[in-house]
Amino acid sequence: MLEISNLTKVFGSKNALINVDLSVPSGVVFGLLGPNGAGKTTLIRIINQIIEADSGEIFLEGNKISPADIRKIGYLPEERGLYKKMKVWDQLIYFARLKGLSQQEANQRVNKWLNKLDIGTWKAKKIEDLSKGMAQKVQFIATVIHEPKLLILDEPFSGFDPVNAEIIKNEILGLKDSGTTVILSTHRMESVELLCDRVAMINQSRKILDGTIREVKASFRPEIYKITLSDLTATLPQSLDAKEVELGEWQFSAKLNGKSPNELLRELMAMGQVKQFDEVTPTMEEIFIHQVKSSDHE
Ligand SMILES: Nc1ncnc2c1ncn2[C@@H]1O[C@H](COP(=O)(O)OP(=O)(O)OP(=O)(O)O)[C@@H](O)[C@H]1O
Repeated sequence: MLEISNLTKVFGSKNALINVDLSVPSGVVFGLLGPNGAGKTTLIRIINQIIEADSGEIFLEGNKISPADIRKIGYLPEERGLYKKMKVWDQLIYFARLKGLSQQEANQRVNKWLNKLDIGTWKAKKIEDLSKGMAQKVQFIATVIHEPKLLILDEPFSGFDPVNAEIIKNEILGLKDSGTTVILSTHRMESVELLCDRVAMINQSRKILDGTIREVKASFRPEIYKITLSDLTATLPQSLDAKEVELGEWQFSAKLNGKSPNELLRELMAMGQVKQFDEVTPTMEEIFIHQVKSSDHE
């Protein structure tokens, strides 16, 4: 869907992006991750042709991106942009018409989305009279109203309570199921785990990680196992820091430390009954912190 090659952007003496390559396949939710100031918003703004790159190329559906492609993209910026004095209905119709929909299409789609998100009764309210979360729902509709092929969402859950965040999460998944490609930039790693098929991480203007969630997790195996033993036949070494979770049942974590899982398992079998032997998989949050810290030290 989107191919980015060798993108560089410098603001004065400040690097924002250095030689960034990115490949976003069709129909996925793609997580764009990175700490504050990494360069994510700059990248998103370049894709949206709000600012220009110094060098590099962007291809959308195989063709060099052009101003006409803006209609294929829906962009929810981190700083929301609604007109405070306008009413919800007028605002959404305005955005829909701006994206090229006929008056009739605009009416139909705005009605459909207001009902879908259960906010039909807000039609005549002014934006300034809405709460942050309510305005956020209106902005979400404004972003998807023209059924873009590529949806770019910058922190789409900020301002939402858990119920509304869940509603928006489901809408994002629904859009993906209907073929929309989604780029999701967020600091909420639990949303990344739930929604994203692939992720790329940017740190200090450079891409430092790229792959499916499964690939990324597989490359960060901490080689730690969670273990439960019962019916002990030996005294557990103090270094294991085992806790008795139930009478006669002990839990602890053990690192492979160069052994194979089978070797570790054999050692455990000599200590008692092995009731649990599970490899610990890191969360995206742990991977994020580890990656950022280790690339900052390089
Ligand atoms: N218009 C600008 N003028 C000067 N420097 C800028 C400008 N826009 C961004 N930068 C700088 O470029 C770098 C990348 O910023 P960017 O906003 O892309 O980061 P980000 O990853 O989106 O961060 P956050 O997660 O905090 O939103 C930062 O050092 C920032 O200060």
